[in-house]
Amino acid sequence: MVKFINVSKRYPNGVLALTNINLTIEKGEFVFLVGSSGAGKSTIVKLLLKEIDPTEGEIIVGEYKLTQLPKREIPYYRRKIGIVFQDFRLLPNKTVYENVEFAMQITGAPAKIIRRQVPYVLSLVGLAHKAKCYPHELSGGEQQRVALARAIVNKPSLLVADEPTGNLDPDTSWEIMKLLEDINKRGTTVLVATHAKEIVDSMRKRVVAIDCGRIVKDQPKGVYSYESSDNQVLLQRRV
Ligand SMILES: Nc1ncnc2c1ncn2[C@@H]1O[C@H](COP(=O)(O)OP(=O)(O)OP(=O)(O)O)[C@@H](O)[C@H]1O
Repeated sequence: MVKFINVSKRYPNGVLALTNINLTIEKGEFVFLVGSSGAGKSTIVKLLLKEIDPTEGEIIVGEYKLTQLPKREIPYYRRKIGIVFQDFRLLPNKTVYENVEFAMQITGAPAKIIRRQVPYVLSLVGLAHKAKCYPHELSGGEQQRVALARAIVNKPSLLVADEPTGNLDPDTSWEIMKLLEDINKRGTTVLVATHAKEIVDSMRKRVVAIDCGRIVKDQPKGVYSYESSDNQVLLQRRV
């Protein structure tokens, strides 16, 4: 599903954000990407969205070789993956229903399918009753649930979430992570970049840890912290 092969990224200002990343995520997996601030998580997400290109190496997502993807095909590629950000990024002048509907309309989906699919995904995230509300009338957790509904409405095979609980309190964070788990159980591959240590520790999913742009741990049913060669190091130490 996702393959990073010997990927390095140096930003134009000279910062080496990633060094020789090799990572394979199989179809249907749920993966937490953890690491302290500046470790390189968002750089991995931006590479996946093809917002930036690697300096070296190759990235493959499904049938797409991102490094060889022509510019004109990028919008079509992005519509095939679901994405959720820390700051929700909803359209403020559209209702909950319209935010989700719009994501389908831009793919050219038929109106009949849209009328069926939008209420369905809103009910999946528990927000059918808020369909007519505007984003400013919702709590942060509700706004993130709308963002999740929008991310999955086109049935992406990959969902990428960059700090999806960064603006939420612990209980709401749990709700969002459980929804991501539900979405994964329905067959979507899920990659979550996060600092939410307690949730990562108790969900026991695959954990890929990066530190200073390198993968330092890749553990099935893992936890947030990792063992360095000499002692126990907690990744959140520099957060
Ligand atoms: N556009 C940019 N130009 C130059 N350097 C950048 C740019 N974006 C990120 N960096 C640098 O690349 C490194 C990795 O940053 P990245 O944003 O990927 O970290 P992160 O793990 O997502 O951090 P956080 O948890 O704080 O979001 C850092 O040293 C950062 O300063």
